[in-house]
Amino acid sequence: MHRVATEAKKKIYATASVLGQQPKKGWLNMKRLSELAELGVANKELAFQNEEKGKRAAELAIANNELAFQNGEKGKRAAELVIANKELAFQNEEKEKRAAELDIANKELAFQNQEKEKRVAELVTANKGLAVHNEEKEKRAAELAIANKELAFQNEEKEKRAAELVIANKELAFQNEEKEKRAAELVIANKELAFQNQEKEKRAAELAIANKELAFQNEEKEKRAAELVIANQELAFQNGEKEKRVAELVIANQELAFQNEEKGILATELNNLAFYDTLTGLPNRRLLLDRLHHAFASSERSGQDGVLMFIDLDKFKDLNDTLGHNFGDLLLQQTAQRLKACTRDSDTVARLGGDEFVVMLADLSKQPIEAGLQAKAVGDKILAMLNQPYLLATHEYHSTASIGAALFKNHGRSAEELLKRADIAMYQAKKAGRDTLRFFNPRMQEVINARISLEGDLRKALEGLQFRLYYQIQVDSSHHRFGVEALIRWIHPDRGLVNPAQFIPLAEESGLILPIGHWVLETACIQLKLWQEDVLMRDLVLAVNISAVQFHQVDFVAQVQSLVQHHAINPARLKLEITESSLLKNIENAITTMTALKDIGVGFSLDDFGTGYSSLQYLKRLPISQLKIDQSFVRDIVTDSSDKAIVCAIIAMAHSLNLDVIAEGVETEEQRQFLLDKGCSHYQGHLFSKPLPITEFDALLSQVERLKNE
Ligand SMILES: Nc1nc2c(ncn2[C@@H]2O[C@@H]3COP(=O)(O)O[C@H]4[C@@H](O)[C@H](n5cnc6c(=O)[nH]c(N)nc65)O[C@@H]4COP(=O)(O)O[C@H]3[C@H]2O)c(=O)[nH]1
Repeated sequence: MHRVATEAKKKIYATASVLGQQPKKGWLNMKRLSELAELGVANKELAFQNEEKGKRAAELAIANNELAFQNGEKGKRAAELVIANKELAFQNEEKEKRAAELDIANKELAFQNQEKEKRVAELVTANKGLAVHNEEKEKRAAELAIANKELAFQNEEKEKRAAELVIANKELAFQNEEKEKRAAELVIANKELAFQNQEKEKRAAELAIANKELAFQNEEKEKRAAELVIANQELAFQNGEKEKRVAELVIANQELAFQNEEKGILATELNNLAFYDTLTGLPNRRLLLDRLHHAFASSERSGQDGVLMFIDLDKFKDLNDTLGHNFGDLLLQQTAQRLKACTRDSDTVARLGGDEFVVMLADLSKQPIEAGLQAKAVGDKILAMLNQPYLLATHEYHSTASIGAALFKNHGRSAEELLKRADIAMYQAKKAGRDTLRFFNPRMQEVINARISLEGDLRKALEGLQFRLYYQIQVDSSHHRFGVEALIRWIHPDRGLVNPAQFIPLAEESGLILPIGHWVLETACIQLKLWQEDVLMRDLVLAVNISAVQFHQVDFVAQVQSLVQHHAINPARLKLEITESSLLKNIENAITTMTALKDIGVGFSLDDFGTGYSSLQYLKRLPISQLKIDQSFVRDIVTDSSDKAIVCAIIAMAHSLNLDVIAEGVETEEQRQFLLDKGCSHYQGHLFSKPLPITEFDALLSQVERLKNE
């Protein structure tokens, strides 16, 4: 019991200490004590248990937290898995759908394959049939190909032959023409010879009669001399008186001989009186008419024109009336001398009488306008010469003249008629104010006036910077531009744009083509230099037209060489266009010039090809690289069979000589196609572009380049 009490006491104290209190009175009530002790112990145990529980609870809380965290993670993962599952489920669904679709597609394919196989089988059967058929066709095609080749070969041969025939025909035609010309010339020459022979025969007959007469007279004289000698001898023998008589007779004979000589001189004088003017010594009207007949015959033979100029001194009557006839005669004599000084020995200066003179010039040009200009040049010279002051004895005198001119051709071949025409024209010159020349043909007068005025303007054009170069593109069969032709234009201040056809011939006749041609070459070189520095343009070849007179200058090669060097251009980009006719003027000289220029790299094109003789003989000797088909053949190429034949012949000729061939004046697609079909693949013409001033030309090329690059 005690121990229990103690134990209880201990518990109380322990409890009190646990409670932090002093054991209170009464606590020691034993029962109470033991209960308390038990309670204390129980409390302690509880407390201990509670502590344990607290620890455990804390541990559990930590474990819970961990679990909660792990649960959270699991939850997240579960959520992710749910999403992944959903995705998988969706993908599976899609795959199934796709599988179903594939299944359907497969079925369809299988069906189609089945169909195809059926079709293949059918085709195989059909092919077998076709193969047999094709084999037949191939055999036939091979046979046809051989036949075609043969036909093509035959056609080619035929074309070659046709081309050769065209050339041969041309040559034959030329030869025939020449023969006909020669025959005509021979006929005329024969006629003249016959006429001359007839004249000679007449003259011979006359001479024979005259000789016979002289012989007869001589015979008579000789007879008479013989008789005289006998008589003399007889007389001498008879007496000295007779010797005197002989002497007298000798003198008489001498006198007869002298009289005969006098007669000869008289005959010459009579002849002079018949054909020459006594005052001036010039041929008179009779001799002039005779010479005119001869000149007509010769003009008909050669085709060259001639002119008759009727010259009348202005106010000659006034001189005669005021100073008298002697002064008039002096003026006429000096006029005659001046006219002779203005003309050549082969020309005729005649005096018809009074103050009327005539100058006849033969061997003028075959071209009427050119002949007119030549006549005008001599006429002007005469007017200027007769306009100089005269010294008549001690008087200085001033005179002028009026001239009327009539050209030989188309006047009807009558000398009197031609004289009349020249006379009429002379009155027109008087009416026009004297000291001038007028042509009988008013049209000729107009043409010559216009030419003279144009020539005057042309002289000023170079200084006035009135010339321009226009440029025309040249293309190949794929429309690719490879070259350009430079073409001159004259921008006249009043006439506007003048085309070269209107002024180049005049420039050639007047010699102005030399400075103009040099300007063209130099401008072309400057342009080439500019293009050389431009990537788009540097491959262009520039063709320049060269006139015959320009080409045949002795220093032409040096001129071109100096321009090429001075402007530092690539000579291979410069091409000179020369016409056949200008080369034929002096073929040997042409070959030398062209070879020298080719050696420095300059190229050549033969312009207007087909319009000349187109002879293979000279063609193969020329160092040219290109033939240019003249536009006159291209114009009607689609419809005109002879143009077609000529063009084909030119193309064949170019190919056989290994030359490029270009057609100019191509205006339609049909013309281009025809040329292409015949083997000509280079063209120039309005179908592609007209000749343009440089700014427009550059713009055109840039536009083409832009379009190409788009
Ligand atoms: N109807 C037609 N004509 C076309 C066509 N395509 C080009 N043309 C023209 O044909 C002529 C070709 O020049 P060409 O035969 O050398 O003939 C040239 C040439 O001989 C000469 N010429 C031109 N420029 C010069 C030059 O600078 N110097 C020399 N010496 N002669 C020149 O004058 C001639 C005429 O020149 P252009 O009047 O410019 O006439 C040029 C040109 O404008 C087309 O499709 N249809």
